[in-house]
Amino acid sequence: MISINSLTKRFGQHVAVDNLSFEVKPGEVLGFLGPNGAGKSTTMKMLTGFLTPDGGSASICGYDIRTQILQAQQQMGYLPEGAPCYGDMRVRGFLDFIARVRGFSGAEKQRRIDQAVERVELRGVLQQSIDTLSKGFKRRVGLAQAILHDPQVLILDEPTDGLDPNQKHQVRALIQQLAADSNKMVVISTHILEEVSAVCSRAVIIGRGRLLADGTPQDLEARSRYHQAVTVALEQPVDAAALNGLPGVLAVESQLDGRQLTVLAQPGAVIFPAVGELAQSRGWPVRELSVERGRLDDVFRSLTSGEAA
Ligand SMILES: Nc1ncnc2c1ncn2[C@@H]1O[C@H](COP(=O)(O)OP(=O)(O)OP(=O)(O)O)[C@@H](O)[C@H]1O
Repeated sequence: MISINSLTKRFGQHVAVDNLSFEVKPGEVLGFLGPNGAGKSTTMKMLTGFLTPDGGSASICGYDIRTQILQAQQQMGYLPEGAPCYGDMRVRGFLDFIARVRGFSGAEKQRRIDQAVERVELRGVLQQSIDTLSKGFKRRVGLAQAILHDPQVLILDEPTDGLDPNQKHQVRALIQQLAADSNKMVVISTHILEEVSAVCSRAVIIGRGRLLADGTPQDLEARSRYHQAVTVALEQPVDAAALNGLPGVLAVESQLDGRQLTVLAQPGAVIFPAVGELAQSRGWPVRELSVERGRLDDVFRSLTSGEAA
């Protein structure tokens, strides 16, 4: 388990991480969200031992990050922001170096490297120096070194940044597979909310270093004003004023020059049947009626507006 208790980091007068507490359990993929400057990278650097906290505590699989950081690091793979250092090394040499630092040698070392190379598809660039790789390939090298020792915990800072759509898909599948197969814990920071719905079992949103929300993507979507909203796609615009009079309707938004209506529900109200009946009784040319679970981007915006550092 990852346990974070009142973790705090200051840079001079600026509080980058402010009394932050949350947990990650085996098998969970946690999406770590927040606007630019919210404190995501700083938190990840403290968890991985690259920055010392000014207050609070955290433990990784029972190892305290202040007093047992070496043991904690053995349980962790970390993909920092940006590209791997050692840019003048070739990919093969870099992975060999990391494998040796991780304590592997001989056939076991080779097996670990081959496996990581296979999983993130690096075979074609093994002889290339890291500096000459595209952004996406640099990211893959970073991922390969993070998973090389098959750690129990993966801390990934924007893992799909710079990857093409196929690679994004592949890395997301890899993350899900890791968590599901072997009960690992994965923390990913991301700005891509669709990634959270696609791979995360839980999401934590922070702003100015403070916890703003912690729940499943579904919990968070349910906090959106679009939760239980009904979208009516029409062949042509209609006089929709009657929608406003239906019980439980909060508001009606019109898009596509009136050919699409989004009918928002009051909290707790289920309006789909009433909207459907009204459309039928008025003979509206309906192409499609659908109910929304809610929109993460809407929740993110309402929680974090004005929170940018
Ligand atoms: N070494 C440092 N010295 C001074 N201030 C820093 C340092 N590192 C980070 N900060 C500040 O701490 C705050 C949190 O930064 P951090 O990089 O953790 O945010 P983030 O949530 O990862 O942002 P982004 O989404 O842009 O990557 C920011 O205001 C940043 O300017």
